[in-house]
Amino acid sequence: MEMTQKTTVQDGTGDAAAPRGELPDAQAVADSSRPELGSVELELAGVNKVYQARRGRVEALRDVNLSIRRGEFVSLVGRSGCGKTTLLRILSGLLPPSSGSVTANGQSIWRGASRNDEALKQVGLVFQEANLFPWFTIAENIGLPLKLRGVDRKARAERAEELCDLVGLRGFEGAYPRELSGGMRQRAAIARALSARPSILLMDEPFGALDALTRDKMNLELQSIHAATGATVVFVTHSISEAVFLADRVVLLTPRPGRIRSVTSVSLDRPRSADTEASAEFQQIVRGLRVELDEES
Ligand SMILES: Nc1ncnc2c1ncn2[C@@H]1O[C@H](COP(=O)(O)OP(=O)(O)OP(=O)(O)O)[C@@H](O)[C@H]1O
Repeated sequence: MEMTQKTTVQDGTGDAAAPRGELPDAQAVADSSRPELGSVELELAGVNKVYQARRGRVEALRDVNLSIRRGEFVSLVGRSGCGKTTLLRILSGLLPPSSGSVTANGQSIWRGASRNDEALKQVGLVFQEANLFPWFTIAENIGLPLKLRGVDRKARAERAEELCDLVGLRGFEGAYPRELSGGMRQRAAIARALSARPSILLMDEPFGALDALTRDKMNLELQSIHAATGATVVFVTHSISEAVFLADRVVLLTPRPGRIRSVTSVSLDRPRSADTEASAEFQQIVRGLRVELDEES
């Protein structure tokens, strides 16, 4: 059985995805635990980023090209400072690229240095810190994006309840962030990111501040959330094993300037479990990526 399909990128234009049919309905996705991938949802073409810092010009990204399909889970890994966060910030409308195009469902996220808020309605964000408002309850925090869109209180409360169920926070709707553990706060942050039903979820080291056991649990839960929502996920992490465990493809960036060095398809069966991590196939993929990372240092 072929476990991985690797594209090593010589010229920065690699993309290992192949069409795998249309996105099924949400129930079918939840039942299969293995979303079928749809048409291209996110596309980066010739993306460059240069920071004009006080100490001079910093070339963070060079000629990044990547197509991500609807429902796909893509992990982004690479050495510290290789540009992972920069890439995620460009995708999330927080930072304009210096050149190149970024589209979500065919709509440009950036028009020059101007952000296209319409295109970004499809995008939810989760960072390493949960950044919940301490004076709002968990349900109010989760409903905040809906409040900003003018959704009424009752509908917000219903959606918050639904999402608390999804992320394992049932019964904590009325709690305040200080009453929750770090893992629970991160679940609330994921629920908040999902509240307006974005089709794309961008996650920057969401479990980086959690202890190892909680992190493993959150990875299992994120896998279920991904299956249940059918969302397209881009997930930045320092952990190769976390990246492989979650992903359909792992994108490895070179050290600065960040270019795509390789794209590794991970076709391990889903749902994945602790047994998956113990398997020879899993360990072989992780080892291969570690070797590549070492070659980069
Ligand atoms: N605002 C900025 N001004 C100047 N340089 C920056 C700025 N932000 C990031 N950089 C530089 O760009 C490069 C990429 O940074 P980035 O934070 O994207 O890397 P990263 O891969 O996410 O790093 P880490 O894994 O340590 O979080 C780094 O060399 C960093 O110093």
